[in-house]
Amino acid sequence: MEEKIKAFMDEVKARNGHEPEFIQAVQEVAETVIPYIVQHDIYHGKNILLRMVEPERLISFRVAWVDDAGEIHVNRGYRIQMNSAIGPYKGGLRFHPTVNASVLKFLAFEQVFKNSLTTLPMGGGKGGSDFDPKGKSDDEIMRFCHAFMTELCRHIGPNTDVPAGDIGVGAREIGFLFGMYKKIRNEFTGVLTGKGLSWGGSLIRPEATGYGTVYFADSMLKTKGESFNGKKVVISGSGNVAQYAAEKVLQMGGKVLTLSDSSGYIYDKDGIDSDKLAFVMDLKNNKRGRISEYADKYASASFHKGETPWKVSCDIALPCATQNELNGDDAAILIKNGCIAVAEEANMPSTPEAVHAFHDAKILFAPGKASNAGGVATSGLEMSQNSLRISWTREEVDERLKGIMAGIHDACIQYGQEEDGYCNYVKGANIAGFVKVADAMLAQGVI
Ligand SMILES: NC(=O)C1=CN([C@@H]2O[C@H](COP(=O)(O)OP(=O)(O)OC[C@H]3O[C@@H](n4cnc5c(N)ncnc54)[C@H](O)[C@@H]3O)[C@@H](O)[C@H]2O)C=CC1
Ligand SMILES: O=C(O)CCC(=O)C(=O)O
Repeated sequence: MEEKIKAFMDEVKARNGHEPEFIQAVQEVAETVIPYIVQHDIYHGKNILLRMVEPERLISFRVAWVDDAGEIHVNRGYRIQMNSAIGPYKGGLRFHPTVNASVLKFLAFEQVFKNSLTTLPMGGGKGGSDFDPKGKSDDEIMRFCHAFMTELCRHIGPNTDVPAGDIGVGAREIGFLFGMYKKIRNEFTGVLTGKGLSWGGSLIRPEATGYGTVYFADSMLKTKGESFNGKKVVISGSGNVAQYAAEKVLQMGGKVLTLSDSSGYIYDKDGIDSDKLAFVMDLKNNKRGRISEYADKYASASFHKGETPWKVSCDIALPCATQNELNGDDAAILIKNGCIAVAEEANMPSTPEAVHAFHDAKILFAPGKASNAGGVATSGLEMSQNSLRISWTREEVDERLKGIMAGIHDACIQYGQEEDGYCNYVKGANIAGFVKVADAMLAQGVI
């Protein structure tokens, strides 16, 4: 088996050797899916996985825009259309200086499996730009989004490719992107998700990724007779996903101890309650300030410059910031401090060493493609509402989200339960996600 996996990875590396994040994401899938392929005749001789690692289309384009001082800037825009076997390409846009083809290809690849797990008809894609929104005025953000969409609009559409937000792309950016799409194409359609409520957005979409992961983690905890009630929870990040994860943890009776951003983390020994969380939401979403300002405001908190929060003793860890933010050493500290569950809210936040450490210690570990699928699932529900030209209530969307997360948890157990009863959620998510896409590809022939 190891030789088969190595031969496959050698081929992937030969073509994508300069893309470390993409190789990392593919390696994890290969290790769990190739043994499954070997056991199932229908996939033999079809090179399904090799076809799945090659994007159907990789679009790269120039984005030229003018800042407030009249200076002209050039950024690179991308859209990776990874796989459309089960539906239109679907996945977020990331605006961050670290964006490149490797990062977006890993995200698009993960998205294919994640979207399949939701059971909704969505293929996988991802896009974005190396544009840095930090420190830009609202007008500069608007001009950049408009410039970005003047090219992207040729490649997307409600039945072709439906982007949404990710790091650096929230409600404000989706508004500017949607406005330019509508103007150029002269059509009002559900071409983006995460829209404002008065122009086609869905209730619960802003909350969905954060809430969904906490629902998933709760299902994992229940398998051990545990719950969030009274548990100490460490969260990284302080953006959209982190904020609503914290909100749901509080609703479930947990105590949130930390939040972070790229400058460091804050630790509040008394816990971040709902009033303090409202302060963070205003700080990050409106004032666009730094998380260190939390420690200036609350005496119970300390700020730890340039550090990540994993050394803070906790029962549950929710990495909500970015890829590879939790390494093998961090995992060892979490395990030593008695952490019983890690649920990824970010995409691929744990390094392979960290994932192995969690598995070796047999603690509950949820990979992002399963546990953070609530965001894109609710985007799928937004697409359905747009097509039907109706709006479901908050309760209706939340119930559907809960049902989808429970279904993903069941699918992980179905494919990931090992002989000793331990559930390897990575294996479960990869195989369950693969089967649906692979079967559709088989049915559609070699294209
Ligand atoms: N927004 C969504 O619906 C979904 C987001 N995700 C993932 O969740 C993660 C967070 O995304 P959002 O909250 O939407 O973005 P956001 O832009 O609202 O927040 C990103 C957060 O990560 C922090 N961050 C970024 N780079 C960092 C670094 N190098 N070190 C420490 N902190 C860093 C930022 O300070 C910020 O707090 C990403 O990995 C994203 O791919 C996953 C599924 C859906
Ligand atoms: O809602 C969407 O389409 C984007 C979600 C996303 O980018 C993700 O799941 O990582």
